Amino acid sequence: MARLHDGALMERAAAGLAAAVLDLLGGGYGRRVLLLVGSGDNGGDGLLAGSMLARRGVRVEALLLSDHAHAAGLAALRAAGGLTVREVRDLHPRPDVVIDAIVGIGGRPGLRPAAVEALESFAGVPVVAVDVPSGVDVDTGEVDGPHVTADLTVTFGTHKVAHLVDPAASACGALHAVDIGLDLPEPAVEALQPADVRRLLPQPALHAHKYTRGVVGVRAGSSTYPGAALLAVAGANTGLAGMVRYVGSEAVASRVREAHPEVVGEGRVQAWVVGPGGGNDAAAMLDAARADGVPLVVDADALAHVDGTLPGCVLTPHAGELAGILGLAREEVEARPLAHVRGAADRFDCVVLLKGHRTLVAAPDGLVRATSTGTPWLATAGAGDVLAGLVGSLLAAGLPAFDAASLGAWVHGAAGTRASRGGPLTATTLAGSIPLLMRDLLARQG
Ligand SMILES: NC(=O)C1=CN([C@@H]2O[C@H](COP(=O)(O)OP(=O)(O)OC[C@H]3O[C@@H](n4cnc5c(N)ncnc54)[C@H](OP(=O)(O)O)[C@@H]3O)[C@@H](O)[C@H]2O)[C@@H](O)CC1
Ligand SMILES: [K+]
Repeated sequence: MARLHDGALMERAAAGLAAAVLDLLGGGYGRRVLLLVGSGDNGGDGLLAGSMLARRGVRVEALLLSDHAHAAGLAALRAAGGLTVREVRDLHPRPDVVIDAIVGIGGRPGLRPAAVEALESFAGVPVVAVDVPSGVDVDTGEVDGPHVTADLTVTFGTHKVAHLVDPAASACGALHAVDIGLDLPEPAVEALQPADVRRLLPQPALHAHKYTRGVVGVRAGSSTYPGAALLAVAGANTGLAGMVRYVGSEAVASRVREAHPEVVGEGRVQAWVVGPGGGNDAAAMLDAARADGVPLVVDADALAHVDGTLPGCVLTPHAGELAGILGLAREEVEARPLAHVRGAADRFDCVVLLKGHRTLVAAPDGLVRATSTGTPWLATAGAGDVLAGLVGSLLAAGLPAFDAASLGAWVHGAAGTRASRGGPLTATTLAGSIPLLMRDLLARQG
């Protein structure tokens, strides 16, 4: 920022915002835009973008929600022919889009009554949030009180925590980031991108054999839930590790062999997947796997039996399971997922993967990766078993627990989206699409 004169960053931000609004409107001339303007630089961005839109023939009105407004932005908007008013009743009743420039990264959670009233008056009109939907807690993704729910959020420089972490992330709508040329510090929350995934994905060395690529073991399923064994094995058996072993009752093991003839029985492994469909056997499965001293993926029924610390391992709870482990209500975990996933990673000294609409993966040192892939269609029986198997295969292939869990979550989400194509999918089709997804990804290498 030191290299840029005052206002250069805001100029870039406003230009990116105006371009995104024109794109959304499909043009400028004759369109109507309403700006909701707060007292800080977020309002300044809105006013300046409004002046750029007004010069493209857009009819721009600004509702000033505070006694103060960004002076240069105000002057620019007025010079370009935009109107400023202080009362909702003085506004045109049917704008084509509402721009939320109430507060940005300097705001406190919640909205003041005048902002709530204005938003209610224009309910149903598409909303573009400037930087973040006003009212959410930018640094935690939590919400406390009323907030804007946007159709599009245009952010500047980098994504903020609220863009990646629920519940705030779900209020952002589509996300568009404008590069304004900031030098950024290392983030505390990051989201893997396809190039990161290609870099991290374990690939066989020239002279690899199945043992050097890693062997993953699965202890899952029971007479009540044999399918969980089949699906956890399907997730482990996507070719990312060299071999898969299954250990369980003969009745389940024979069904696993029938479905997956490559899978073998007990022997040495580099990682265990424990718990899916384990029922009453889950505690014994966890003890047996722990005795080997290799990294574990602890899922489903085995999660209730975790005690002490598990360095190098991955826990894969959903919100209800994490609540159970931490002695909280599910709603508490859903309201503050970032805080609780970090807390659990610290408490158990291991990686915790909290499954949800935006899966979060936390390391004991506090670093978090948010998963930006996936589709709501992934909320289907057995999808979690596939994920546990997939993460186990990445652990066995030698990835550190944080990379294995975050890469697994990314691949799982992307494979789900690929298999779904906007429609329903089953866990079996999800598992089948994982190798195809990785082939597409690796084909784009270079
Ligand atoms: N940093 C950068 O590099 C760049 C930053 N840029 C932009 O600047 C934005 C940050 O601007 P900022 O720091 O001026 O704070 P901002 O969010 O506009 O408002 C803070 C003021 O609002 C008030 N207020 C607080 N809570 C409230 C509430 N709930 N409801 C209502 N009002 C509330 C409170 O003032 P009060 O009314 O209490 O006097 C407070 O002082 C950033 O998000 C981005 O858009 C870009 O131009 C590009 C470069
Ligand atoms: K905003």
